[in-house]
Amino acid sequence: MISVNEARKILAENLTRGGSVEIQVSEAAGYVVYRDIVSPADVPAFDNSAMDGYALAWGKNRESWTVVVEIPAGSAKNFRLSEGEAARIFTGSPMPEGADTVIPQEQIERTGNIIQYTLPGFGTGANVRYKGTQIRTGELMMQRGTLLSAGGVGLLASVGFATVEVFAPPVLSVIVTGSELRTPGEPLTHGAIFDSNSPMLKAALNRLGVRKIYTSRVADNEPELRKNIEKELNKSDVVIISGGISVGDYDFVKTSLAGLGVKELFYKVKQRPGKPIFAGKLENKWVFALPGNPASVLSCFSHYVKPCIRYFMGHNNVWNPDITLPLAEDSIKKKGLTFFMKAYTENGKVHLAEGQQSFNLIAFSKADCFAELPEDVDFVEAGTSVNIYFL
Ligand SMILES: Nc1nc2c(c(=O)[nH]1)N[C@H]1C(S)=C(S)[C@@H](COP(=O)(O)OP(=O)(O)OC[C@H]3O[C@@H](n4cnc5c(N)ncnc54)[C@H](O)[C@@H]3O)O[C@H]1N2
Ligand code: MOO
Repeated sequence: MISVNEARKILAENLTRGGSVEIQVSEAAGYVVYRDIVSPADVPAFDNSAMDGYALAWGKNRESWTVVVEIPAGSAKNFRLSEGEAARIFTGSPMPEGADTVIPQEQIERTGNIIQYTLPGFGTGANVRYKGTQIRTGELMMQRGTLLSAGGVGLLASVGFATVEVFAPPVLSVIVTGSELRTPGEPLTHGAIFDSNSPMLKAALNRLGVRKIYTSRVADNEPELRKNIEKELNKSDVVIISGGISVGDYDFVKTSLAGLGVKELFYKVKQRPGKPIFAGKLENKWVFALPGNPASVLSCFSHYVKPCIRYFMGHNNVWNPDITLPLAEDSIKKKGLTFFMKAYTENGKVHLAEGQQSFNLIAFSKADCFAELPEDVDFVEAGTSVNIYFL
C-alpha cells in the first residue's frame, strides 16, 4: 500500500490540462484565463470628473468663475470653456475642453452663476481622472493563468468584454453503485438507503465550476456495471465511481475497470478514511473509484480528484493545503495512516469535529475543512500546525 504523498506524486506525474471555452464574463469568477488578454480600449475612455463640483481652468490669480454650462454624466456633447468660465459637473461627467481641474462643491460658494473658491492651496489637475490612466488600448491587462475573481470580472467588463476565454472544465460522469441505493424522494424499503454520494459529488463539482455532469446509478451487477462505465468513458473526460471498490463479493468495480483496459495508477492508500481508493487512466481520461462510505467519498474527492480537475482547469499549486493552523486539542491516532479529519476552524485554531466514522456525515453539519494528521505519528499535540483543506 502507498502513502498519501506517494499517491499525490503519482497523480502529479499524470496531470493534463484541458482545452478552452468562451463564457460570459459574469459567469467567469473562479475560472482561469486561457490566453493573455490585451485591453481593447482606453480606460477611462475620456478625461472625466472624480467629484460633484465645478470644472474650470485653475489659475493662480483667479478666485471666481462664471458657470456657463451643466454637464451631467453620460453627456455626449463637447463643451469648450473660455477664460474665467466654469462648468457645473458631476462624478463621471466628461471634462469640458479648456478645463483642467474640478473643485468639489463643498469648497465653493455660489451666488447665482458666480462661484468663488473658499479654501487656499488647490492644485491644477485635482479631481480629474485622465483618459487611459487605468489602462491603454493594446496594453497587457491579464496573463494566461490568471484566476478570475469578481474584481477580475469587473475589470474585463470595464474594457467592454462580454465574454472571456477560460480553461474549460472537464465533462464528467458520476456513477454510484449499489443495489441498496434509492434517490431521495423514492420510498425507502428495509435495507435500502438514500444515495447521498451523487448529490454530494455534484455539489462539490459545481463549486469547482464543472457544469456538464452525467449521473447514473447501477446495481451490483458486473455486466451492467461494465457496460455503464464503458458508456460514461466514451463521453466524459473524468469518470468518478462511488462504491464497489473494496473486497466484498459484490464489489465489481476493479475487475470491470481492468476489463475495459483502464490503466491502474494506484489502488489503496495508507489513509483514513478512504483506504480502498483506485485511480487510473484510459488514455487521457481520468478514472477514480472512490470507496462508497460517504465521508470517504468526499475526503478522497477533496484530496485526489479535486487537484486533478483543478489542474485540468488551469490552476497551479493544486496539491498545496489552503493554510496551516494549530490544532486546538490533542489528538490520538493510528500510526501508519494519514488521517483526514473533518474539522472546523475557529479563532485561528482547528477543532476536530464529532463523528469521524466513514459512514457518518454528521460532522459535516459543522465542519468547514479537512485537517491532515501525518502518517508517521500516533499522537498530535495541541498547538501543532496541521494542513487544512477547506471544503
Ligand atoms: N473485509 C473488508 N471489508 C471492508 C474493507 C476491507 O478492507 N476489508 N474496507 C472497508 C472500507 S475502509 C471501506 S471505505 C468500504 C469501501 O467499500 P466499497 O467501496 O466497496 O463501498 P460499498 O461497499 O459499495 O459501500 C460502502 C458503504 O457505503 C454506502 N454507500 C455506497 N454508495 C453510497 C451512496 N451513493 N450514497 C450513500 N451511501 C452509499 C454503502 O451502503 C455501504 O454502507 O469497505 C469496507 N469494507
Ligand atoms: O477506508 Mo474506509 O473509508 O475508512 O471506511
